[in-house]
Amino acid sequence: MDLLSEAPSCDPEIQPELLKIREYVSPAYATLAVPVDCEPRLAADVATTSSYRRHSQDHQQAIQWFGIDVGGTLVKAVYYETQNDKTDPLTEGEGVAAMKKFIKSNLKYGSTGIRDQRLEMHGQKIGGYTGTLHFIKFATNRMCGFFDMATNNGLARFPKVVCATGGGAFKFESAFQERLGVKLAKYDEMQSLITGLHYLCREYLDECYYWENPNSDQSHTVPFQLGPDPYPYIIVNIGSGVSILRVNSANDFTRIGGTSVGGGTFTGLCSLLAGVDSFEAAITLAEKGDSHRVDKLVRDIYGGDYSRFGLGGEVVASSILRVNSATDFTRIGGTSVGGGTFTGLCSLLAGVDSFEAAITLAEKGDSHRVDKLVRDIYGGDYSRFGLGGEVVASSFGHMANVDRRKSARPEDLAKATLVTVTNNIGAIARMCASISGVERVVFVGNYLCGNEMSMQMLAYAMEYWSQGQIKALFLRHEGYFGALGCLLSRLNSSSQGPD
Ligand SMILES: Nc1ncnc2c1ncn2[C@@H]1O[C@H](COP(=O)(O)OP(=O)(O)OP(=O)(O)O)[C@@H](O)[C@H]1O
Ligand SMILES: CC(C)(CO)[C@@H](O)C(=O)NCCC(=O)O
Repeated sequence: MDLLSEAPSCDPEIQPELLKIREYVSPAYATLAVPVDCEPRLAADVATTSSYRRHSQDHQQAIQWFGIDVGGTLVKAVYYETQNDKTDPLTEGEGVAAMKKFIKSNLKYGSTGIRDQRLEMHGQKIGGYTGTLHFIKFATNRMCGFFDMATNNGLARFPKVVCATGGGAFKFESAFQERLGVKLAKYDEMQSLITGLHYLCREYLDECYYWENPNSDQSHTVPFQLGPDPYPYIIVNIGSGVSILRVNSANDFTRIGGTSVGGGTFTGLCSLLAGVDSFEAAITLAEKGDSHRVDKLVRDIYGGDYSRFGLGGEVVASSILRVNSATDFTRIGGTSVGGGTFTGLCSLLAGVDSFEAAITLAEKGDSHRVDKLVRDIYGGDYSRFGLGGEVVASSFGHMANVDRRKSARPEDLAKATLVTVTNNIGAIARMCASISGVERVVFVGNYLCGNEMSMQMLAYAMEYWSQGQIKALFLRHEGYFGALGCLLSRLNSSSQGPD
């Protein structure tokens, strides 16, 4: 039976169906990460010492065999199959047996679930146990199917507490409780990511690698040992959206940036533009494609390279300059997702044929029908890193879903395209500003012409992400500075001839 695909999507407002579960207590496994709801600062309901203790106990009781990361697109589950089953009274009972049998007798679960057998790790010693780590994933929009499957297979009788991370640990918390009688011991997703990464890099010799001769016929991977002291380093976590972390030590890290143009954007846009219905289909199709037929390259604009800034064959859409004086400036960054991307995508998606028409259409649209917000993943804010529920987590992230796709109107697509492009520029501008230690960011270019939506978004984003430190500035002559500048140079120069 196609259990995980029975329900197309699952919101936490599910029929309460509290199941009787076996009383169950297990030693703490999760000493590796700090449970988020044990931090009084982070959760309103752990304000008192007694409730803090209650939550700590929940974590003590958390099942040692499961870690689940309920992301915006995919649920990732790690199952630790211990070898000590016979001597450990905690692992006995029909719930455990049913769970083990179900997991191990399948490589596929429903239409989206798989067990990644190639990643299995044997002989892992964790918390006094030895066992095998199994890796499983399925689509987050099959959560309803998962609850049904757990119920139908007797898994709901076990366990009492499960370790969980990702936005879905918050969003689906009450559904876990009501459907399965399972309490979630919640852990911060970034801390869990770092903890898991360090464990795997230590335990699995081939975990970390790099590409030698990328983009050539001789390309191949080479193992790389991160070593015991890799700090500081940066993690770019490309999920539905993208988070960028600076890791100073195992427990000291900051989220230095992120962008809503991520994996969800890729699948969402491909679904809309090329009619595919999965990430794999999108990748397979992309492998056969030639993006030069779609993207505008530097050479399409320059007829060759823009050598002064080392720009070869990429698309130029926007540049970010650090201006030290009228004649001293460096190009510190840029992105190919710019004004041209907005018009190009709107033409493809919404059938408009000009920038103005795209803006007019976008003004009437509602991008929330298209983009996946933080609250769509978390059910609210992700407060630890100041990500409010209204922040876009994954541009076009809803568009991988067929029903959402059908209900998105052209104006919504236009608005979402505008938000995507603007968010991406804002995220990169902010990072460039903080890297180079400047507080004033001047936005220019005709993408902003008559485009108050983008200007306001940029202004808000700069202020929001920098806690008021970075100021977004705009100019009335939006796109005319270059033309005026070269004229002035000519008029002011002694020689009147062009270079
Ligand atoms: N089988 C798959 N089904 C759907 N998406 C996939 C699949 N395999 C890879 N992807 C890609 O991976 C992305 C999800 O990655 P990941 O599981 O790391 O993120 P997430 O945890 O769901 O999202 P977030 O961290 O933003 O909440 C998808 O948006 C898609 O681009
Ligand atoms: C919201 C999360 C953290 C959920 O994992 C992720 O999707 C993300 O980092 N999105 C990008 C948000 C931004 O920085 O614009």
